[in-house]
Amino acid sequence: MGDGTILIDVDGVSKSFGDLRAVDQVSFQVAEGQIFGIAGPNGSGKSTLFNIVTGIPFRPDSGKVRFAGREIQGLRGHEIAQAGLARTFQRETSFDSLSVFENALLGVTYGLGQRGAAARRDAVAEALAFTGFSDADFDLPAAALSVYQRKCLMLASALAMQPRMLLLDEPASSLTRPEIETTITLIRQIAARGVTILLIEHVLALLLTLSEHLLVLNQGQILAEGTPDEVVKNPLVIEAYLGRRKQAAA
Ligand SMILES: Nc1ncnc2c1ncn2[C@@H]1O[C@H](COP(=O)(O)OP(=O)(O)OP(=O)(O)O)[C@@H](O)[C@H]1O
Repeated sequence: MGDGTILIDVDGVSKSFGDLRAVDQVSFQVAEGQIFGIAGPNGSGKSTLFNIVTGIPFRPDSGKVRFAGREIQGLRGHEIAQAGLARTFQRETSFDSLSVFENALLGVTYGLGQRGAAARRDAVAEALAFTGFSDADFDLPAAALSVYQRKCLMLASALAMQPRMLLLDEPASSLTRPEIETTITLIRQIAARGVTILLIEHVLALLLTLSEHLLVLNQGQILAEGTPDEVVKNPLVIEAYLGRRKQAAA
């Protein structure tokens, strides 16, 4: 945990698709070094919130995002990455015909800007090793990877950008229980390096285990916020999650 300095200040951001307000006036702040979780039922706006914070693939319609004191909501995706904010995606994104190393190198080219070729390659090798790839894996085509390894590759690509803040979109989806345990350990190790983490996850066990602070979205708006203990006891949260499940079971 850092010293409480605010690293990102999301201030009243909104994004609509036609008549649908996918993210509606959402505000929150994340302190440097914190692991901050975002929960919410399907379609509540979690990924859209990530998209507008990172500028990938779109910006907010309104609202401000200040990162390390600088307004970034008008910047393009690569400029935001170069400011120190990297992300992973819900679906595994890799180019099947490229090798593991080449895939991660592409991300670094996007996120490390003018850094020299040798520094980029070093950053990629270090990030791949950190996420569990051996040197022998570097030349494998991404097509040969398992779902878990693809997630590790996406994580390595983001880490190789040497971000100050990492946004993880459902890092545990489609993983087995042992793989989820390894992912939890990895995320803790990343945080221990001083990287601030913003985490979206459906696997509540992971979210509750890792998050120091939790925000719950529902229909694009903040439903609840607090420590994981406080949030899981909140009747509005129980209704939003379990109410739907009860309806589905009926
Ligand atoms: N590019 C888009 N065009 C149109 N509608 C979109 C687009 N992206 C998201 N939406 C809609 O915005 C709402 C919020 O979606 P979003 O993917 O942000 O939710 P989520 O909380 O991440 O959901 P999930 O947990 O299922 O991933 C949904 O109703 C979704 O259908």
